[in-house]
Amino acid sequence: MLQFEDVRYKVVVKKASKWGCTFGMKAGTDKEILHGITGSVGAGEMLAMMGPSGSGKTTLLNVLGGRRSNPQWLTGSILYNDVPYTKNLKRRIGFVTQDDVLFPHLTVRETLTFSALLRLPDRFTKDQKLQRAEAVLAQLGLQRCGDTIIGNQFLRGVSGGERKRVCIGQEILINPSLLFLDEPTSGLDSTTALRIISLLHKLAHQGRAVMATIHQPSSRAFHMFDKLILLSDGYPTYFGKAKGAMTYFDTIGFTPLIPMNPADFLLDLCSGNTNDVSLPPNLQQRKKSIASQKQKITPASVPGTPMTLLGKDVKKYLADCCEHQISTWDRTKSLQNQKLQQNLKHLQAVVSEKQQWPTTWWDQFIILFMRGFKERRHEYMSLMRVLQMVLSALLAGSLWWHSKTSTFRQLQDQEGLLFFMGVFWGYFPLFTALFTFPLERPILMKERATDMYRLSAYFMARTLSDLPIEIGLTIIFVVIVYLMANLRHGFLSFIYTILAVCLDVTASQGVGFCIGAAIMDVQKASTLASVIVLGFMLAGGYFIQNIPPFIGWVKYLSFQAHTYKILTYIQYEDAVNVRLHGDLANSVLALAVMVVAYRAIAYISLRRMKISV
Ligand SMILES: Nc1ncnc2c1ncn2[C@@H]1O[C@H](COP(=O)(O)OP(=O)(O)OP(=O)(O)O)[C@@H](O)[C@H]1O
Repeated sequence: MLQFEDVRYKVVVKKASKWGCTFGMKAGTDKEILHGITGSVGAGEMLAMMGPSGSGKTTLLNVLGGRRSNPQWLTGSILYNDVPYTKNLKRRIGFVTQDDVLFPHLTVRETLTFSALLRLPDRFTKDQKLQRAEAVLAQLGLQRCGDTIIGNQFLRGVSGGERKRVCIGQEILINPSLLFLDEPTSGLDSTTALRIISLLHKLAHQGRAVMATIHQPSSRAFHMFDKLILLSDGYPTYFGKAKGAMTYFDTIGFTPLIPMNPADFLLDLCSGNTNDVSLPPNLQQRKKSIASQKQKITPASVPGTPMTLLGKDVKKYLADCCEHQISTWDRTKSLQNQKLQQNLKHLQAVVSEKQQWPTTWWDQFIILFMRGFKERRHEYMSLMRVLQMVLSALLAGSLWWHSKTSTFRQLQDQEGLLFFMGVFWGYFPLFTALFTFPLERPILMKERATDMYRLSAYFMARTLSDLPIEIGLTIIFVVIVYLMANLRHGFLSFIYTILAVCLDVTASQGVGFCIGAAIMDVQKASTLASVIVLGFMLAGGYFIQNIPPFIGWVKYLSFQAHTYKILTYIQYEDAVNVRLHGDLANSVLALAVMVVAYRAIAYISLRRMKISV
C-alpha cells in the first residue's frame, strides 16, 4: 500500500547561461512543481496519473518511486506499507522508465535471463532463475520473439510494444509489490497501448499496486483504471475511483455536451479547455463577461487572451474543488486505516528488514562480464575490425619491409616503426574505451537505481571484457609487423615486444575509460581525448628533445613514449641510441602505474555520478 499526502516538490532552476533561455528567472531560483498531491494505491489496484504535458506526472512518479534528485526539496508524507522510504525498498519497487533502456544486441530471452540472474536473490538456484525468466517471457506473451534482438533506431529488432513489455518483464521478474511506469503507452498505436494497459491491469489484479502515468488513453483503456489522479500545472484536480471521475465533475458543474472519450474530456478540463463542456454558473458568468470584454478591448491590453483567462479560472476552480474533495476523503480514510492496522504490522516488518545485495560480487562480475561479451559479440566478431588491423599491419610491414640497422639512417627508420607501434596502439584502444561509459550511462543509471549490482563488479566486468579482443588484435598485428619488418630475431625479444604493446594497450584503454567516465559526454570526451593523445605523442621525445621545463612533465605521462622506450630497449638493448633508451624500469613502472591509476580515476568518477533522476 502506498499512501502519499500533501506532496510538494521544488526544483532549483539552473543558472541561465549568457545565451540561455530561462528568461525571467534569477540564477538558483526555486520553483515548486508539485503543489500538495494526495492519494493512495493499494495491492490489486491500478492507479493512472493523467494530466496535460508539463503537469508534473513524471515528477510525481519519480518522487513516489524514491528517485528524486533533491530530497531536501520534498515535503509531505509518503508511506510504503506505513513506513517511510528507505534504501532497502529500492529492490522491492519496480520502475519502468519512459525510455526503453535496453541493450540493443541482446535477444529478448537474454535480456530477461541476465536480469533474472542479477536481480533474483541467491536463495534461488540458477535453474530457478532461468525458469523465472521463461515464466515472465510466457506471461508477457513474448515467446514468439524470444530469440529476436531488442534493436534500436538503427538496428531492426522487436516492435515498440514488445520492447516495452520486455522493460515491464525486467521489473516483474522480482515480483515487486509496487510497480511504477512512466508513460508505458507513449509512442504505441492504440491497439498495442490497450494491450499494455490490460497487461498492467492483470498484473495489478494479481496482487500488486500499479501506478502509471498515461498520456491519452482510449476510452476502453480508461475503463481499466481502478483509481485516477488528475494533475493540472502541478495541482491535483481529482483523486479517486476512475469510474467516479465523470460523476464527480458532473457534480461540480462540468458535463460534456457531446459524446466524448472520458480521458479527452478530463484532459481538456485540466488544460483549461472548456469547448463543448457545460460550466458551473460562476464560470459561465465569467465566460460571458470575458466574451463581452473581448468586444471592447484588444487582447494585447490585458495579460492573456480571453481563452487563457477563462482557462486559468477553470484550473483554479478545479484545484479548489479537489482540495475540498481530498479533505472529505481524509476523514473517511482514517476510519479505513483503523481496519488496516492489523495487516500492516507484518508488512512493515518485511519492508524494513535489512537487505543485502541479491548476488555475490563474484556472481555479479561473471554475469556482467558475460552480458558485456554477448552485447558486443558483433563487434568482436566484426570482419571489418580484424581487417582494419590486418591491413594496417600489412601496410606497416610493407613500408618497413625487411628493415635493417646497419647504417644510422636505417636505424632511424626502424626506430620510426617502433614509435609508430607505440602511437598506433596508444590510439585505437583509447578511443574504443572512451565511449564505453558515456554510451552505457542510461543502463548503468537504470540498473544502479534498483541496486542490481555493485559498481565495482560492473566496473571490473566492463573494463576487462574488451581486453581479450584488444590483446588478440595486438598479437595479430605484432606478429605480422615483426615478421615483415624483420625485427630483432629471438623468441624472447618477440615475446617482450608483444608484452610491451599489450601494456601500451592496457594503459591507453585506462586513459579512455578515465576521460569517458569523467566527462560522460561523447562529443566533449572525444575532443579532449584527441588533444590529449596529440599532446602525449608530441611530448613523447621523438619529435622534440628539448622541451621547455614548464611543459616537460607531459612526457612522463606519455604512454606512447614509454612504450617506444621499452620497444627500443628490446630491439637494441643499450648498445645504440642511448639518448632514447631512458630508464627501462621507469618506463615499465610508469605504464603499470597508468594502467591502475587511470582506471582508479574512472571508477571514482563513476562513483560520483548522480544515480537519481
Ligand atoms: N529539474 C527541473 N528543473 C526545472 N524545471 C523542471 C525540472 N523538472 C521538471 N521541471 C518542470 O516541471 C514541470 C513538470 O514536469 P514533468 O516532466 O513532471 O511533466 P509531465 O506531466 O510528466 O510532462 P510530459 O507529459 O510532457 O512528460 C514542467 O514544467 C517541467 O518543465
